[in-house]
Amino acid sequence: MKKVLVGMSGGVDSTITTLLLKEEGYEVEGVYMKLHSKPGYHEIHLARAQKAADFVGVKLHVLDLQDTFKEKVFQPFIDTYADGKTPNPCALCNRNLKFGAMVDFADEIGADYVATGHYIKTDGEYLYAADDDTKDQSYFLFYINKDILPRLKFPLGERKKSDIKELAASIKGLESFASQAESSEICFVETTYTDVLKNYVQVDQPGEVIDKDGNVVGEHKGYMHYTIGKRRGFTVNGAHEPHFVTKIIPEKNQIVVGKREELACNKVVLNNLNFFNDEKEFKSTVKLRYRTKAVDCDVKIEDEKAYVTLEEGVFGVAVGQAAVFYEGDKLIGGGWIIEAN
Ligand SMILES: Nc1ncnc2c1ncn2[C@@H]1O[C@H](COP(=O)(O)OP(=O)(O)OP(=O)(O)O)[C@@H](O)[C@H]1O
Repeated sequence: MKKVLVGMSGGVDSTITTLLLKEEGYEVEGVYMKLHSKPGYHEIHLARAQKAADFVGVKLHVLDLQDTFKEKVFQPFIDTYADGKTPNPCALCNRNLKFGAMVDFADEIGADYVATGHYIKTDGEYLYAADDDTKDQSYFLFYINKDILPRLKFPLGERKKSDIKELAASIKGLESFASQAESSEICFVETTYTDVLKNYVQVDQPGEVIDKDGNVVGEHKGYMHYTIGKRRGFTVNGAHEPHFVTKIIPEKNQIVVGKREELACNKVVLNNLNFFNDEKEFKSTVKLRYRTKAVDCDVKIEDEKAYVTLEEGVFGVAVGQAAVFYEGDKLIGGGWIIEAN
């Protein structure tokens, strides 16, 4: 019998994932990973994961990965904002923890497969966007190691979140999983990202708002409060039209603002590439942030960087974010934005 290790977070998705795999006839074990160090969090979520494991009848392992998480995900999150850029902690967590450390643990216990409740599909060679496009998480998995694709299982990729909740609600003993609040977008951010940053760096430090020619036009609350495309929380003297953040200059604690048309980005450069194929020059579509539609582009890969020309201007493109390429619903790879013009 083939063995599957399921990442069990105590949420409805991974609980139903575990149940489905067990029903399919696999030998199933679960693992709860302690990732971030938010006080009180693990007591609640581990108890839920244990309840789910007991209900389905699987063994639950607990892995304490807080140090790895801090080094590979949390510290880069702080450093990226301090650097005036916009981080993507989930993509780093997926590579290093959920599809890194968890796969290592699967090897230790002799599991053939690794499964999670992510909304995404795979054929063992590529990843594909989920059928439920309101829940699709493929954008956040672009950076996982290609070698492990044949060992991944995502039982929810062809299902709808609403069906998963309904299923849980209909099973006596799992009803409470259906009514749990949905987890926030970034698991360790409860309110706003600046509330997290404030414990580590000085976020509130008023500075100058400048226009593209360097003229001081207003005041802001501290550059880390802003991401590219933001249009509130700073002053622009005498402005009649909305102004948007177009650039962040951390070393001078300045933000540059401009009108909407100044925000349009037509070219991006990426590094730290992760592609599932070997093409070096191609046409594709690209998502430059989560929950946006993929736009047509031309891509050229040279010296381990990708040079991307967008066929239409895209607004709100931030250095530090991920650019993820798709052919239809097939994810072909991606990289990290180091320049956006
Ligand atoms: N702390 C954890 N330990 C083990 N696996 C985890 C953990 N956090 C997330 N996972 C796995 O990654 C999947 C996607 O995580 P995400 O944080 O997006 O969860 P979610 O959509 O809230 O899902 P769930 O309802 O299962 O919590 C989960 O379904 C689970 O399989």
